[in-house]
Amino acid sequence: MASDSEAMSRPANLTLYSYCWSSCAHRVRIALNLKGLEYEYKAVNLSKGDQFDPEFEKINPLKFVPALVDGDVVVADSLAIILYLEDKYPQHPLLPQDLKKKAVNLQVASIVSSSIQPLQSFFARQFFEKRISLDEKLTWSQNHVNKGFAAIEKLIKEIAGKYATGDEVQLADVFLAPQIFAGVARFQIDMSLYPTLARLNEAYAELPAFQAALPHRQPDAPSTS
Ligand SMILES: N[C@@H](CCC(=O)N[C@@H](CS)C(=O)NCC(=O)O)C(=O)O
Repeated sequence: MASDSEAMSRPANLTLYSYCWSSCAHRVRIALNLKGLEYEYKAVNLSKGDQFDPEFEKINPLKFVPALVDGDVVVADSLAIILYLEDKYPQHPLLPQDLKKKAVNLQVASIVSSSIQPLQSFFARQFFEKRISLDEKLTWSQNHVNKGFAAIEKLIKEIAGKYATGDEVQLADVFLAPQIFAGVARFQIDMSLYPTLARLNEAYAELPAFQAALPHRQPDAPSTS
């Protein structure tokens, strides 16, 4: 049987189940790019209901993207996937040694994935579809995104450097970039209310790992022609 270090030195055999517009999959795409890991992209079209396909359900019983297959390891949920990648592929570490900074990184990731995204998710918006008006739906999403962004702005404004918790791109950045993208593109969030986050967003736009993870750069993005 191969030891963990032998397994780590082999080229990765990764498949990512993703949807171009999914902010949760977007986080994993950034992490994979930062770690320089190539992967096969398998599109799960959420608007067509591909997540309910029994074959996909075998990969993720919760019927959500993202899910990652790495050889015989199958992991779903963006935070679990990224922490798995962090252990297995330590290049470009996403969690700092400094415990205070590490805690802030985990807190930001958790705020985005537990206290913002689920409340403005595809699933929540579909549930509201015929129950409340379009304006009410937008206000609901905006309230939750604004609440989360206001908290994160306060949490990081004193410790931010070029990126959220210093001058290295870390876990907080991997979670923030897709949420800010969705906040602006889908929910018309006024980023001038959050000067630190707005500045970080400009810094992310310069990074190839972040650029390549953008929704319109994915194989399942609608063609613009
Ligand atoms: N906590 C999960 C949430 C996953 C999630 O909500 N995925 C959404 C796309 S961002 C999804 O697949 N929705 C499908 C549906 O609502 O039917 C994660 O971070 O991966």
